Amino acid sequence: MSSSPAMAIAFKASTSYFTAQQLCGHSTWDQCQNGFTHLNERKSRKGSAALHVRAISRNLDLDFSDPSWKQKYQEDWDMRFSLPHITDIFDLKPRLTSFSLKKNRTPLGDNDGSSPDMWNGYVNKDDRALLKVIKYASPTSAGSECIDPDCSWVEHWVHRAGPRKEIYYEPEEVKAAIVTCGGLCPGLNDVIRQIVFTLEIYGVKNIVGIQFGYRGFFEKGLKEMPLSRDVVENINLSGGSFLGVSRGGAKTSEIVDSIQARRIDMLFVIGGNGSHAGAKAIHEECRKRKLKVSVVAVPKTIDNDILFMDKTFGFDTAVEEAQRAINSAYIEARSAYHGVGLVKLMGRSTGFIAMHASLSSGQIDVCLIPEISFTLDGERGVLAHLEHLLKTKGFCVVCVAEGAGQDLLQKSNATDASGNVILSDFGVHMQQKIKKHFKDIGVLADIKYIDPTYMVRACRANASDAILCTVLGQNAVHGAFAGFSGITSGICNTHYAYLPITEVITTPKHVNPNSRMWHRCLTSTGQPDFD
Ligand SMILES: Nc1ncnc2c1ncn2[C@@H]1O[C@H](COP(=O)(O)OP(=O)(O)O)[C@@H](O)[C@H]1O
Ligand SMILES: O=P(O)(O)OC[C@H]1O[C@](O)(COP(=O)(O)O)[C@@H](O)[C@@H]1O
Ligand SMILES: [Mg+2]
Repeated sequence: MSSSPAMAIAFKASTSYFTAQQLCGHSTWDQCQNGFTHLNERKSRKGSAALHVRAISRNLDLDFSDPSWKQKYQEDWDMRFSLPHITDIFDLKPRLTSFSLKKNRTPLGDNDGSSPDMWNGYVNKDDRALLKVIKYASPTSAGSECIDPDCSWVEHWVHRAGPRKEIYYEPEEVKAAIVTCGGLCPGLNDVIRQIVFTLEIYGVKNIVGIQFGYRGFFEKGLKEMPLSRDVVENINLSGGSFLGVSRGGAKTSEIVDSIQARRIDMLFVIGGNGSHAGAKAIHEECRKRKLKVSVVAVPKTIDNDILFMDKTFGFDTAVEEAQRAINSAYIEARSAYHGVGLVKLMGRSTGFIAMHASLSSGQIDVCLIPEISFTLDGERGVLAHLEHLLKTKGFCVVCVAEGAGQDLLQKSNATDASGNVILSDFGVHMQQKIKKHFKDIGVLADIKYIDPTYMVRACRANASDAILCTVLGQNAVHGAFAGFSGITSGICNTHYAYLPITEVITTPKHVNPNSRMWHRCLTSTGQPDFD
């Protein structure tokens, strides 16, 4: 562990830290009228000058007739989105950063004798990005998210990501570890690569990869991999994870034992909702054990189901790959007599991939996602609509998300190693239902079913994902050096931000049936309501 004189660690005696637990995902008036969890102001306690109680959790009852409700809400928001920092538990003085893009430049200016120029390269700790920019006039406006019945304007600020002038670690003494968890996702290697590059620019010499997800922390025989620019230089040229991934193995205390034994100061967790929950647990256990460790996550998932993020890396690439499957289904269906193309796409609990692939391909007649219920049979069911499409245009193409229509199938209680429910196969069910339906009504139909499964994610990141990975990976390192822990690095409302993991994992993000994007999808497919 780093422990130079400048970085000498002194515990703040009996400092309490309470994390905010958001009771509902979106904190809107209609979705969350039952109250919010509130963190109140920093308080000083008598007799302990250095001590500050960072946050105390209690329910915030919003009374909209109280003229100060908005102020209370905003204070609550600011507290919830404040970033856990190592100075919450350690008395530490920062030092000037070692991150500079020009030789001989320091945060104070150039010291190489050349004419001093201003380099506005650092993010001020008080910089913020606005999470929401639309002022909805009414709760009935498309996609509205309102706090109160009048849909008042309330500002949701989050911390801007990027390099700070001051850092809380001595780069030469830092041991940094990177782990990739959960399912594969295009761009994992790009993130690993950028984390390594950026750490080296700070001056970190000891960088290791943990193999096969959290498992690598405790599974005997899985050695840590030394990483450097030379090692990771070209890993972005292929898909997958250079370090390997895995599900399961959420043994927080063993993981932290291992972090302690390996003397890791910074842990970068690249993963989805589950991995973030793991990262939060690790961060909290490190605090409990008074370890000076920064745990910083980078949101990864092709499903795009992480709260507050515009998108997660890998999503764009998965949509692009999914389009290929849709295009093949279209070609097959278009060329067959009464062709029905059917494509099943990944998306365990969300329909973002299906919705976006349907929108981008422009070839889909019916898109079915988990967030929108539908019936297959009956006059207003999907099958009757397919019948109509064969009659009117001669062929049709259907896109279903993996998690769609689960209420129409027999449930299983089986879960995968991470505890995710194993879904019943709606794609195959749909294929059988279509076949049977057209057979029953005596209409010829030629069904072509395509399930690209892992093909949408077992590939290299496209250009836009590669850029996103680059920025997120760099920002993760800046966040760790800035002393934050228990945070994630994302893109929110087109800006790069740091968010506390606690807030991000309250619930997975879902397609809002009242959003303009879903409405656009319906406009594009021309499908009716199936209820
Ligand atoms: N609630 C949780 N607390 C701690 N660790 C978790 C939790 N949920 C999942 N994990 C761990 O995070 C890792 C990845 O989770 P998983 O759900 O498979 O993928 P993802 O991170 O992509 O959602 C697994 O090793 C799993 O054991
Ligand atoms: O078969 P695997 O590897 O468990 O992955 C399947 C799952 O992975 C996903 O693509 C992404 O899930 P994660 O974000 O949890 O990794 C899901 O849509 C899909 O259900
Ligand atoms: Mg998951």
